[in-house]
Amino acid sequence: MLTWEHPVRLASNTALTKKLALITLLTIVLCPVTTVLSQQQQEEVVPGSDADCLLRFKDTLANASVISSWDPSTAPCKRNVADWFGILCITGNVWGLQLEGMGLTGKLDLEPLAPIKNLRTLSFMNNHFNGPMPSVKNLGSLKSLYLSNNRFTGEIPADAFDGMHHLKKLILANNAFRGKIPSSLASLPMLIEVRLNGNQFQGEIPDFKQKDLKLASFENNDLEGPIPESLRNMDPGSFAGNKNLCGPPLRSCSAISLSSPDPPPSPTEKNKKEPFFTIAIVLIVIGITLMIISLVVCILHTRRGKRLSAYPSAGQDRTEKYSYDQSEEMEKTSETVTSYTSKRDAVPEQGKLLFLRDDIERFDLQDLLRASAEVLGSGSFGASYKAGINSEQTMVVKRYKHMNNVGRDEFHEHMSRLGRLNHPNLLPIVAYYYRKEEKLLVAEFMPNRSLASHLHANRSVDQPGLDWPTRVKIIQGVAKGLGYLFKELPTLTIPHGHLKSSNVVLDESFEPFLTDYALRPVMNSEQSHNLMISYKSPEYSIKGHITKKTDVWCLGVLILELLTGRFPENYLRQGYDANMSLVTWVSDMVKEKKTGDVFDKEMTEKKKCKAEMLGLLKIGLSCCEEDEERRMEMRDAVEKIESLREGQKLDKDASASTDNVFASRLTDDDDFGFAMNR
Ligand SMILES: Nc1ncnc2c1ncn2[C@@H]1O[C@H](COP(=O)(O)OP(=O)(O)OP(=O)(O)O)[C@@H](O)[C@H]1O
Repeated sequence: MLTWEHPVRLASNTALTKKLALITLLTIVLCPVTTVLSQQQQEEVVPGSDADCLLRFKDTLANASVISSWDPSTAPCKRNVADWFGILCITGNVWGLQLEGMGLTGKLDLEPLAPIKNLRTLSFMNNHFNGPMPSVKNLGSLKSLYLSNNRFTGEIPADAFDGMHHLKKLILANNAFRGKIPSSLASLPMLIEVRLNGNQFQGEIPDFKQKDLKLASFENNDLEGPIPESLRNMDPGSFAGNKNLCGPPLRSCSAISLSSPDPPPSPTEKNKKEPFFTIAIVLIVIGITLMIISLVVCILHTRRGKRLSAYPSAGQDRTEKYSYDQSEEMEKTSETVTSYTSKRDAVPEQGKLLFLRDDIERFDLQDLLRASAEVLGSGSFGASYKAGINSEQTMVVKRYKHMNNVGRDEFHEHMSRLGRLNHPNLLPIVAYYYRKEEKLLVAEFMPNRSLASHLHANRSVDQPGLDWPTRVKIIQGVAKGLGYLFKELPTLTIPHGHLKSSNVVLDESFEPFLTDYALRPVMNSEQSHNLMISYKSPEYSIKGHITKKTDVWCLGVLILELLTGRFPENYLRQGYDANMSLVTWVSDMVKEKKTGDVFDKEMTEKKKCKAEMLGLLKIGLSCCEEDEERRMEMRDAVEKIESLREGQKLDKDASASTDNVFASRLTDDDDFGFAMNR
């Protein structure tokens, strides 16, 4: 038997040697043919087209082979769907590139992309690019640029961002840039977020003039001098790790010059000054300690009396969570908890529970460990536990496997991004815990558990199934939550990514909340391919890609599940099997004019709602078009689902509807007869 330990025997195996020789020969013979072919194909690309620009950009990459799907014989975008990996498309045009965490190396040259006129966003985060900051001045329509977590070095010219009138977000964090912060940045008219943390920028921070600048991170650089007045309202954490920065919100500049080591004192002067400094420092330390102790005592006292409001109910505004509260900042110094809200996103210490919300009473890891716990279930990504912290706080802690590939900073950054989301139908992540090998996400426990439990499991024989009005309310909430995710996270390839009925949880009044959303960027890609529901879609099984329309597919399946009460068997297997698909069963039933048999027998209060039920069934099937081109857009689906409220109006004209949006698996509208057999 051949083993790796016996290379000599391997070489002497004549049959194998012949095979290897044959392969080598075939490679030598075929290579020129494929090269000629690809040259011919390349010649078909229209010079100056988006495809041409992208291919020229690809040629500049040191390890271009990692983007093998950029095939000159196909177009990068088919309408809104990208055929090339990492390309973001809108109305058939390229509007962004998202090549993150792909091990790309060498220098980054963005010049070839300059002619792409709709280019709005570029993300090359988490690669190994090195060399200087690429020139971006010619990308005038760019709105966001993400270059964080690479190995860029050197100074950035002062005028590097001149003329970038549309740039809103610039993320250069965690590279090795040095020299002055380019002054052109400070006058970009639209800038709302700039992250320069984790570099070696020197000198003073320029005076950022933008009124709308919401987030600026300068921590962990070599910056010095006074913080410009325009940035004084920022969180102190944004300036941490720069020894010589001073002025509000940090200590005053006079304090710095007091403790400044130069000019070096003469030995006699030094002897005179030493006792004075020692006493002064001791007094300052005692003063600060007393202040901290009294503030902490004060905070704990007020908090104990304060009744917890876990999080606002549907519709209630949650924006106050971002207001900066000094007492919270003091609490941060306690060993037990750390805040990590949008205004406080210096990378926190490891091993603590990090809170993303300020409107929740704090607890720590020990509280979670001590709490009475119940296993809620063990999903594909790990187990979830219900933990009763006290009589008013019941949390769900999900312990995630398969999240070990992203770096610490990247994980924190993504969590803070999720912490900024705020919608009545998204279950907020309250806190999280990061260790390299372990991630915990904490959310509030929802008393009515999941939609899946109501449709498939949780019911005793005499308990009625969910009635129709409740099902409508649930799907409308789900649609609104998805619409919000699509709006807020446009750069994610797939904003939810794991939509299924166990990831829709219900509060006391059956208001739905989406969970496990937008986690794809921090999941290990290998496991997400195997476990996330989006990867069980036809486009992934057939073409090997997922897009925003994949979330639409998942919404469609969820709608059919809600209407039929049937569990989508396909979820239990890898990939997509049309024969096992709930979608195929429903569309076959409709075509056979047995539509009435499709609806869940356990559904109550459905008699007067024929039109709404049919309307939703149509939307569901339109979301489940195998062909993404014909599949409904998310915004259309959301709009149509919201309009289900006008149920009785729809009732009249449902069967007469010939709306094009429903170009679906149904051959014609007559197939859609509603023959209620019961
Ligand atoms: N905040 C919550 N409130 C109430 N029940 C919850 C909450 N979060 C999760 N659950 C329920 O706990 C169970 C286990 O959830 P978990 O997220 O671990 O697995 P899953 O959703 O079944 O699968 P996956 O890991 O693929 O997401 C599910 O039935 C889920 O609906």
